[in-house]
This record gives sequence, structure tokens and C-alpha cells, in this order.
Amino acid sequence: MVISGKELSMEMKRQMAVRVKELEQKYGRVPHLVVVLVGEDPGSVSYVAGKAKAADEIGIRNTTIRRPETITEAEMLALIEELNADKEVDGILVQLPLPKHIDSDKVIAAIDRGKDVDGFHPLNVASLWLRQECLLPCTPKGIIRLLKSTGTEIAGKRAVVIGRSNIVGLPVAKLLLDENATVTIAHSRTKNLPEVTREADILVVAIGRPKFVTADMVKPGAVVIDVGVNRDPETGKLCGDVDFAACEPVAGMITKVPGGVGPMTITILLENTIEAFERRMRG
Ligand SMILES: Nc1nc2c(c(=O)[nH]1)N[C@@H](CN(C=O)c1ccc(C(=O)N[C@@H](CCC(=O)O)C(=O)O)cc1)CN2
Repeated sequence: MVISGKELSMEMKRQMAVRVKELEQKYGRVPHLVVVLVGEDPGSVSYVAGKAKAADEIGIRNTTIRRPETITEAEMLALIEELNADKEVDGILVQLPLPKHIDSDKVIAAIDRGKDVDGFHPLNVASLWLRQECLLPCTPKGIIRLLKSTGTEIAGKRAVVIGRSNIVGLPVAKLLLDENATVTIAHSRTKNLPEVTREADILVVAIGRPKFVTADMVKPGAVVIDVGVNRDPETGKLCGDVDFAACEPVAGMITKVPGGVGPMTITILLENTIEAFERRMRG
């Protein structure tokens, strides 16, 4: 069975649109998301446009601030300060990656943690690991939501996450652990990787290599979640980290690229923006 992030996203957006109207009635304004986009990278431009479109769909006010590739770190930090101080801004997202001359960690740490709708601020990361209430990173939160939407029992299952990035691998491993899965984090240096992945009832792949996971790496009946967004070197078409055609017959459930985890990343961003707004309104 193919797990559709696109369909779940559509359903979530329908519900959030109703919520946004209720919030407007209650507080006299809607949540406001600001996305900062530096440079012209076509992927980033397209993801940011997707975020604006999704926010529009559900009635969230959104502003995209574009800055040239040449912006300095000091100018970025000054912009973040301005947005932190703006009472009418509820969510701030800096699209990554930033140009090499800017320290992304410094910029992210400068964001007001209550407005950090990406869940990347060091204090939000710490809260995730300490199981304290916080804004959770969008892709990992979206993966857990996708798994739950299929009725997959996570507790007691063996989960293997391939990839150890701060944005996806590590936080999704922690969220799976919080759901009482037995979690292994594998990576490019893991020995006998197919042996490890074949143990997985739930396999999350976020390694950034096109069609890296082949059928022999998948346990029959496993749930396979593909986080990759790559270009197939042979066809030039969009593809994931999982060889979908080969793995789909082996897996019990599997996500596709496009239409799987990607749309959930954007939909959870909207959810986090609403959450940040509500927390700010409650004071
Ligand atoms: N500040 C952030 N920067 C980046 C993040 C992030 O979560 N926060 N994640 C990625 C990019 N990203 C969101 O920003 C993102 C990636 C992919 C998709 C998506 O919907 N993918 C589609 C296919 C898109 C296509 O056709 O190219 C899919 O999988 O169906 C959404 C968001 C890095 N930067």
C-alpha cells in the first residue's frame, strides 16, 4: 500500500482552515508566518513558493522576505531581530541552506524560540530531547503523523533510521523512541547496512542518495518512509532515497516521492505556525 502524504496533507489543511477562521474570530487576526529566502537556488525558491501557497490555502497571513546571496551575516541577524520584535509576526522560518559565508547555526539561534516554527532553535532541540513541550521540526513530526494515519503500531517495533542529520535523522529517531519503538540510527559508515535495515519493521530513509535502498534491504511487510528528494541521475526525474519500483512489492506500506513526506513538511509548518500563534495569544 502506498502511503499518501498528499492526501493526508489535504485533509489536515481542510481542518486547519476551519481553525484559522475560529482563531480570527477569537483574536481579531490570523497567524502570520514570515519566510526568509536568501539567494536564487531554484529548489529553495520552489519550496518557499509551496509554503506561501499552502498558507494562502488555509488563510494564514504570510510574507516572504527575499534577500540577495550577498547579504552579510550581520544583516541577517539584524533582520531576525526585527522580526522577533514584531508583535504581528508569529512564525519565522529561514529557508536552508544559507550561503556558505553565513553561519546558519548563529542565525537559527537568533530566532525567538517561540516563533521558531521549524523547531531548529537549540532550545527547541534541547526540549525535544528532554521531552518538554516545544515546536517540533516539521519533517520528523510529519513522518510520525503519516505513520499514525495508517494505524501503524509503533510501540515495540524495530525502527531503523538511515541518516543522522540534525533536521531529519536525529529528531525522527527521538520521536520514534518517544513512541516506544526500538530505534537504530544507521549511516554511511554503518557496517553490513542491508543486514541492519532488514531488521526494521519501520524503515525511515534520509540519506540523500537517489535510490539508495534496494529491495534486498527491506524486510517483507515493513513500513518504508522515504525522505529523499533527489534527481535520478539516469532520467533526471525526481526520485527518493528508496528504489520505489523495486521495494514497493516487498514493503507492507511505502511512501512515494513526490507526494509522500514532502507535502507533510509544508503542512506541519502550517500547524506549527498556528501552534506558535495560539501560544503567543494565550501569553
Ligand atoms: N528552513 C528549512 N529549510 C529546509 C527544510 C525545512 O524543513 N526547513 N527542508 C528542506 C526543504 N523543504 C522545505 O523547506 C521541502 C522539501 C521538499 C518538499 C516537497 O514537497 N517535495 C515534493 C517534491 C517537490 C518537487 O517537485 O521538487 C514531494 O516530495 O512531494 C517540501 C519542502 C530543506 N530546507
